[in-house]
Amino acid sequence: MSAPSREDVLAVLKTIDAPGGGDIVSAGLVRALSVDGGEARFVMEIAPNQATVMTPVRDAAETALSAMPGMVKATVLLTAHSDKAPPDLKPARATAAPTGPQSVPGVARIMAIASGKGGVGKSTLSANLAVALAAEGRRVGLLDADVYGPSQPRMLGVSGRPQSPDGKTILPLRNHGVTMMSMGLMTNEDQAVVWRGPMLMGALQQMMTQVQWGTLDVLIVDLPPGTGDVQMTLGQKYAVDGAVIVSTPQDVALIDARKGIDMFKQMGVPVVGMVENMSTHICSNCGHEEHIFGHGGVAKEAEKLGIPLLAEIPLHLSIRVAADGGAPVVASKPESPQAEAYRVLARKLVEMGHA
Ligand SMILES: Nc1ncnc2c1ncn2[C@@H]1O[C@H](COP(=O)(O)OP(=O)(O)OP(=O)(O)O)[C@@H](O)[C@H]1O
Repeated sequence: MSAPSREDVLAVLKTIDAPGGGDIVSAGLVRALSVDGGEARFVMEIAPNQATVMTPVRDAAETALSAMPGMVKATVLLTAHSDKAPPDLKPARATAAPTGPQSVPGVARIMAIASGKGGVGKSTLSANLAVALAAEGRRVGLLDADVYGPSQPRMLGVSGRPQSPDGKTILPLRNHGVTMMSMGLMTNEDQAVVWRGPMLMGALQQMMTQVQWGTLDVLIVDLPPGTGDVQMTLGQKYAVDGAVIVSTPQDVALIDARKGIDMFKQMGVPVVGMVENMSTHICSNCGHEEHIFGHGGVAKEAEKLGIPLLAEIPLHLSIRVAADGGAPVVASKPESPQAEAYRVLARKLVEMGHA
């Protein structure tokens, strides 16, 4: 069964009534719609006092999308906050306005994992890299800063709400040797949450400074795709030691990757290197290799830009299955060639002094 297209999804959303009249699409309530491989998600921006009236609309949209043939997962985020949103901590007030990018106490290095385009495998890479670095004996933190598609809890197999025993700091979660916190864990799937620009910035700052990261050799930040508020806040407010750009070999992903590289350069964040993901498809039955998205595109681009190509990660079923199952391939099949591809990257970053 083929996955629904963007047009199919929009057609279904047009059958959902908006409280003010018309349907939710024509009322302009559907924002940041992403439809990819049987997964659809979008954000509905509403005023905070509309949460009660909008929650059933959100539920109706999710139910209608979930009922579509070929739909695996439909997620709709509301942009109005709930009084019960846990744990609602006040951002710590600095006594003096910080000048220039800050470091995070106890954290030796901050490394951003970025991509120009969504769905290129950035979160899968972040999870596997984190586990691989832990296997190298590094103390690793992983911050999932992708609010519109938080995936690290699923990939690292953690669930439950992070606790805040003192109401000031947040206890992170831990699995596969990695200390992890996700902005997605601050929201409740059935509660509405505001994700406006300023709030995104506040949430990122909370994650950086109020989570008890402990002593870390490196904090990996899995960024949302593109060049938005979260990227800008991270680069401007925090001393980011380096950014790794993930791309697939296709032209379109590469064009977007270039934009990301330019953004980091403008913010003075060194781009440590590029990773080509889904480089070669290796058939899980016969081992036959095929270049589904072309091959060598990222290597060529990296050379042109004078940036190292750090790794070429194959497209392999076991990587996806492991990520979906809550134990990244580096943890579940550490001896496989797929895991080795990530481990080589981890060793390289340690050697380069970035992790
Ligand atoms: N090398 C790979 N081989 C096979 N499947 C992969 C590989 N890398 C990623 N995937 C799969 O591709 C899908 C998208 O990956 P992922 O969620 O990591 O991308 P992303 O760039 O973080 O996306 P987004 O920015 O939209 O969150 C997932 O289902 C993941 O399991």
